[in-house]
Amino acid sequence: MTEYKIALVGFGGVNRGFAQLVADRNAEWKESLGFTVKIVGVTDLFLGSIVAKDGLDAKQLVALPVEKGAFAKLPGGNAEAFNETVIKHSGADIIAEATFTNPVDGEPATTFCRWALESGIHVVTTNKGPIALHGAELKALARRNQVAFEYEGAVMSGTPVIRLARQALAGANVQGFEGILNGTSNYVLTQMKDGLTFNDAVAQAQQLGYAEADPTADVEGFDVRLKVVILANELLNARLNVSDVMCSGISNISAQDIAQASANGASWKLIGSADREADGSVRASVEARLLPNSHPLAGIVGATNAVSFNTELLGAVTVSGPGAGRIETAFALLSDIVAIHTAHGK
Ligand SMILES: NC(=O)c1ccc[n+]([C@@H]2O[C@H](COP(=O)([O-])OP(=O)(O)OC[C@H]3O[C@@H](n4cnc5c(N)ncnc54)[C@H](O)[C@@H]3O)[C@@H](O)[C@H]2O)c1
Ligand SMILES: N[C@@H](CCO)C(=O)O
Repeated sequence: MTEYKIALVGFGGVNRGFAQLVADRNAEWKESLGFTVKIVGVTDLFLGSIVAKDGLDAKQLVALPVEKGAFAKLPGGNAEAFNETVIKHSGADIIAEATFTNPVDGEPATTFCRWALESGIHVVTTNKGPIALHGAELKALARRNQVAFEYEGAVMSGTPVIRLARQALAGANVQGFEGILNGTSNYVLTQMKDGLTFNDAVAQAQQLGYAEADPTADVEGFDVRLKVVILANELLNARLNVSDVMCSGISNISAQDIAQASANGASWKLIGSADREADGSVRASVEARLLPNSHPLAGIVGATNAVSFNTELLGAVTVSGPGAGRIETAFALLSDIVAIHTAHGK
């Protein structure tokens, strides 16, 4: 029986959700997936860090209060976040990286991924920054070190999109896609339709664990722009940089705009899209669009996301499911570990 030793980098909503899954489901995974998971280290800028090569009690980790330096309360814990030590020296086979997404330079998460990959440690991450901004470099680093770099949760949380399109649609010739790729902004638009103010809807999305550390990234389209770059580079073999993608958000859509759209049988949605042009180049954008209610994406509400792939052989293939959420995104980390087990497991 394989036991994966995992170190968690960042212990906010997603990695705490993952610890919750470990606490609740390790025994089930032994039967259904053929492996178990042992958490050997955790590090978080706010909470501190802890390493235990024999394994930490996942239930105890989940119950840790969200207080500055809280890891110092546990035997062997420290109020300081020794990120490099936890990544390189906790004995982990896999690093689960879930610190905040930095849409400008992908740091410090990209450095965390580099440290792990260079040390021959697999990386699973839900962080969009390293992939959108440094994906080619990190994938090459992983190949050179014969380890995996998996990031299913970076687009549409736990809903399988990247691996599904890469593997199950291989040969169908994806020519483009359009989608609702941000849970927070879709939640906000939905709540505003039901009468909530923009600010109250954003606050709710934060409370529910959907929003980025800085929710400006959600409502101004920056988060979707990263996801569009990831999908376009992954599935259309594009070499897009973030600056290649025209980007606007939903903050200028008023309650009146939403009510008027509703009265006209239409809905505002934040749409990320990319298309292959006749000359082979890829053009991508992020913008709020007014969709008639007959459009397949118009009925996608709340934090649900959906993406429609335009394929040469099948026409449109649409996937919808959770686009954000702590446990939903923690599931993406599990799906990455399953992929590692399939490719590298004994
Ligand atoms: N929450 C979701 O629904 C969701 C969905 C998909 C992807 N993501 C991505 O997953 C990642 C984690 O999301 P989350 O909701 O858990 O965020 P979060 O803000 O709840 O947690 C991030 C944690 O990282 C820690 N951190 C920040 N800088 C650090 C550093 N330098 N070193 C160590 N720790 C550091 C913070 O203290 C915080 O506890 C983000 O990149 C986010 O974009 C989140
Ligand atoms: N803040 C993001 C998390 C998922 O990437 C969203 O709301 O979609």
